[in-house]
Amino acid sequence: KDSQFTLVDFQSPPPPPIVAPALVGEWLTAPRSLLLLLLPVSILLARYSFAAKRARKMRQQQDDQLPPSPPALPILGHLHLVGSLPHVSLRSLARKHGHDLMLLRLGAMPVVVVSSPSAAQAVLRTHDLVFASRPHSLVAEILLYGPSDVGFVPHGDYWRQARKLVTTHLLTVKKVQSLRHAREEEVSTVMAKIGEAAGAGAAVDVGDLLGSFANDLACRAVMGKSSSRNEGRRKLFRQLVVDTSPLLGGFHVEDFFPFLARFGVLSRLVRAKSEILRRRWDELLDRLIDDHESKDESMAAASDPKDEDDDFINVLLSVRQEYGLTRERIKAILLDVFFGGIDTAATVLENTVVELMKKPRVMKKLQAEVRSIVPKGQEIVSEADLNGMAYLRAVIKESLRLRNVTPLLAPHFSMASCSVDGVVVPAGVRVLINVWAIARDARFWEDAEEFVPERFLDGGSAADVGFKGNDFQFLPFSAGRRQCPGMNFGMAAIEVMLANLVHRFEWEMPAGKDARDIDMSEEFGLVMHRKEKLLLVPKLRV
Ligand code: HEM
Repeated sequence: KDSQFTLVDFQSPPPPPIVAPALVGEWLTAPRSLLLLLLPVSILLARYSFAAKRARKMRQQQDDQLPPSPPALPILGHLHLVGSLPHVSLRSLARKHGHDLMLLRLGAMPVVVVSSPSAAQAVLRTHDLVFASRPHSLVAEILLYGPSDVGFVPHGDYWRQARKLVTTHLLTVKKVQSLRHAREEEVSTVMAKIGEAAGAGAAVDVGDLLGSFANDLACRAVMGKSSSRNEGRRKLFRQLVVDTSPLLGGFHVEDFFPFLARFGVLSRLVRAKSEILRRRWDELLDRLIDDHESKDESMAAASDPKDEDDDFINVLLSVRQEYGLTRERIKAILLDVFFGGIDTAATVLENTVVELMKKPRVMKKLQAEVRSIVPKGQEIVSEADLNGMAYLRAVIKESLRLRNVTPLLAPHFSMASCSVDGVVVPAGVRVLINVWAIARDARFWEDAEEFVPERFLDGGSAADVGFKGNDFQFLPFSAGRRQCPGMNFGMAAIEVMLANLVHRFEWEMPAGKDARDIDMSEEFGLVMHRKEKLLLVPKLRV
């Protein structure tokens, strides 16, 4: 009988039972024939329930291998647990549930959150390739032509080529050095403005000054000195960056609930906004590229990309054949400089000034170092003077640690399922690395929530910790394939500007205000921003 059962299959009717001929008549009597009819149905049911049980078991086994998850709600998943400062809520969740690697469901979107140096190392170093992609973004698709830039484009041949182009032609150490005079000139412009305010006893909007400085520097690098002299044009670029960043850095409801995309209302809105912005960018960038092309075709053709005095547009035009660059690709790569290089550097500087205002001891020590190294009578600190300024570097590192401006990096995306720290991260999920939480974790830092630059000096508890991507407790520029290629560019601007700010001026709070009252509330975006303006009164050093 058993062997009959195993021979039955779902496609064909069950074979007749093997019975003695004398019994056939009895089999055909009513109750027995009913039993005969029920037999294949029960076999089917038995097989179905066996298959379902097996599938359930396999699903359970897969679930057991997934990273742990806090309890979730139907439909929303964990979305209600993520507040307006996602890095802060994600740290609380990770702490509460004790998960350095956790899987969340934000609506329909699976997200893996990494909150320890070892898990960050696994994602950014050990399995770098698996996690080197980016999730799709409708805004980036429209604003960045596909996208065809470096920062938002998913991993693949195009990204490899574009990244190679950027790291070997635009953001090289040599290129950064060649922009030294540009930096010193732009610093002098800012110092002159601050000097005027000091003369008039007026307050300055520090964030605005630093934002203009970073913007003007980016304009100089991209379009050269003569094209960037036009103040109206520089202001237009600045306004465009300010208008575009919230859209590019924001989460959109349809990312979490893809079924809403079917109605298309929200995506039509986002699309319309992005297209308006893209047209504004197009107008500016096309005109600049046209100017560069028409200046001297023959010169552009002969231009050597290794000529470090060339601006980025000239360099890109000179390698367009070699890299198969279309006009759109050139524009997308230039846009990365504006979106990646301005807000980041300006906000790091502003945050550092805030910390210095709140810690007069640190401000005084930094001023003493800078003033002892810069020769008497020299108004502007040059880059050559920076060499001996160990405390300046420690202050900047501490600011990058405590006040990380890109707390979750840019989202990574898993291209295959991958085993990390004994669990399996499935393919096709976003991976957020909470470098802000890691850099403030008392398991890895002494006085983790305090601003103590001395930790990075010789003999300090973090003397050997650097930001270049080898120390996974400190990743302001990330690590691995997607690490920030603008690190040297950004740091050069930050160092020389900060040294100058503290060299020539004393800084005071406006009348009636105390540094302890500086409002530290922040807004989440592509780059974190303080909500309130930082108004300070400069006094010329006596
Ligand atoms: C202090 C200044 C800066 C900070 C803190 C910073 C930080 C970062 C971070 C955290 C990432 C994401 C890495 C990841 O997802 O793993 C990134 C990527 C990037 N940054 Fe920066 N950045 C700075 C300055 C710059 C500058 C000056 C430029 C260009 C001129 C730049 C261009 C880029 C680009 C193109 C990417 C994308 C790389 C890729 O996806 O392959 N950054 N940056």
